[in-house]
Amino acid sequence: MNIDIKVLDARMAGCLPAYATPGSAGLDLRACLDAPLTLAPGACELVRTGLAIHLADAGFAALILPRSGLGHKHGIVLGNLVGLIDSDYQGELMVSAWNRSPVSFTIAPMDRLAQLVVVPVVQAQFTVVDTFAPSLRGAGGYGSTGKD
Ligand SMILES: O=c1ccn([C@H]2C[C@H](O)[C@@H](COP(=O)(O)OP(=O)(O)OP(=O)(O)O)O2)c(=O)[nH]1
Ligand SMILES: [Mg+2]
Repeated sequence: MNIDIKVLDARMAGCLPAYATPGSAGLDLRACLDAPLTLAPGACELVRTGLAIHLADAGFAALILPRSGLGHKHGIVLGNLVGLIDSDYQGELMVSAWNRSPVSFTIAPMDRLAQLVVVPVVQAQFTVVDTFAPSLRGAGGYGSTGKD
């Protein structure tokens, strides 16, 4: 699919999001910073990406996810855990960078900080009912199918 993208910071023009391999699901988002940003343990900062996208079609959304290496090795994940980009959002893509580790971490300008995944979405409509059609599970949850 084609997505309209705006370059809000000229430095991003040469490094637009791109799939790293033919099988990649995620597009890396870079930290559009003027200077290195040090996140103290537990700190969370909203980081610009210098980019805006307009998905335009309500049948799609984009998710901002952590990069696995940064998250696992350095504890740099997302303050909102997952960022959800609505199809009608036209503002700058922002990354909530959270240092969940006990050690400070410095993000350098243009570092790849998070990744964007475009996903299909179904917008549901609701029908109010008094009873549901029977299902095998019914209201059973939270381990109701057993431990193994
Ligand atoms: O990590 C994120 C999460 C969201 N957004 C943008 C796109 C999204 O469409 C908009 C609103 O996000 P969301 O609906 O999750 O936040 P909200 O707190 O419900 O705000 P709103 O009242 O604007 O919907 O903010 C980002 O840039 N980065
Ligand atoms: Mg919202």
